[in-house]
Amino acid sequence: MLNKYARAFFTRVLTPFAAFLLRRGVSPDAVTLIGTAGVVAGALVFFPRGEFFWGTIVITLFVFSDLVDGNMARQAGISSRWGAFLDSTLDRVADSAIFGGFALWYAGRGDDDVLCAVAIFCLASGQVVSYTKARGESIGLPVAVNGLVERAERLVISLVAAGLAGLHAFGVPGIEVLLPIALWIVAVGSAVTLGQRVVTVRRESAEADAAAAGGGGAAS
Ligand SMILES: CCCCCCCC/C=C\CCCCCCCC(=O)OC[C@H](COP(=O)(O)O[C@@H]1[C@H](O)[C@H](OP(=O)(O)O)[C@@H](O)[C@H](O)[C@H]1O)OC(=O)CCCCCCC/C=C\CCCCCCCC
Ligand SMILES: Nc1ccn([C@@H]2O[C@H](COP(=O)(O)O)[C@@H](O)[C@H]2O)c(=O)n1
Ligand SMILES: [Mg+2]
Ligand SMILES: [Mg+2]
Repeated sequence: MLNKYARAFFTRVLTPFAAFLLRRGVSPDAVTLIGTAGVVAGALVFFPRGEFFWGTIVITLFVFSDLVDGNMARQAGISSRWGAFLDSTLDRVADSAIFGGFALWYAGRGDDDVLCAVAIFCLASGQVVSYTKARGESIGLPVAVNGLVERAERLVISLVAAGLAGLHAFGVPGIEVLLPIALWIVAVGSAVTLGQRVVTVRRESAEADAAAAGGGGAAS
């Protein structure tokens, strides 16, 4: 949903910045790499220590690089298969660090086995949700569904909650409960999204196999 409705807005807002970076000789790949490094550092330095406010601030500063790199590549007319691969692969790295950071907190001083397991579930299910699309597309299917909770939703729900939960350290009472709520929402939403994508791939592959059989050839 965010990908559909918010992307156009952020493209408009970030285009001048992307053009500025291009003029300074910065490459889209450099933005992809530096953005991912910043997200990973923010997540793994701050979250395991329970410093959710500062972790979220650092991650937010870097995570928008994922919208800038593609914008730069398109403006410069240098979108490439390599860039698409690098972008998607490093998305998986960044997501692992964010949900891994939450899991490390709950495994340590956060001291909550259930929430540690929920965070690990968010990490794993997010990766599998993305994999369903990548694998479906690699076998020639359109995978014409995004589902309830895509990557942008996973990030916005968990980071907004983490940022607000971090205000607990500044004396705001009761607000830390937002992070567990967000993790449960992302976990359930990711499971639903996984189901939506698997059902779609199942239907599309049956249709493609039937079309291939009708045309006298078998699909591999
Ligand atoms: C006192 C307050 C404290 C709190 C302060 C901080 C609050 C700020 C909190 C959060 C900000 C979060 C921002 C998150 C931005 C996410 C941007 C992003 O990375 O989007 C990426 C996404 C997808 O891009 P791609 O096409 O490159 O990626 C594909 C995708 O990953 C596929 O995954 P799948 O969906 O299948 O699982 C992969 O399959 C594929 O491989 C991969 O290529 O881009 C978009 O979706 C575009 C839309 C982005 C919309 C961002 C909206 C941000 C909105 C609000 C944030 C501000 C909220 C402020 C709240 C303040 C609270 C007090
Ligand atoms: N280093 C990069 C990063 C991205 N691309 C191209 O942009 C597409 C992704 O666009 P986003 O707005 O989602 O970032 C990607 O599929 C590539 O075509 C690139 O070329 N180099
Ligand atoms: Mg990107
Ligand atoms: Mg990306």
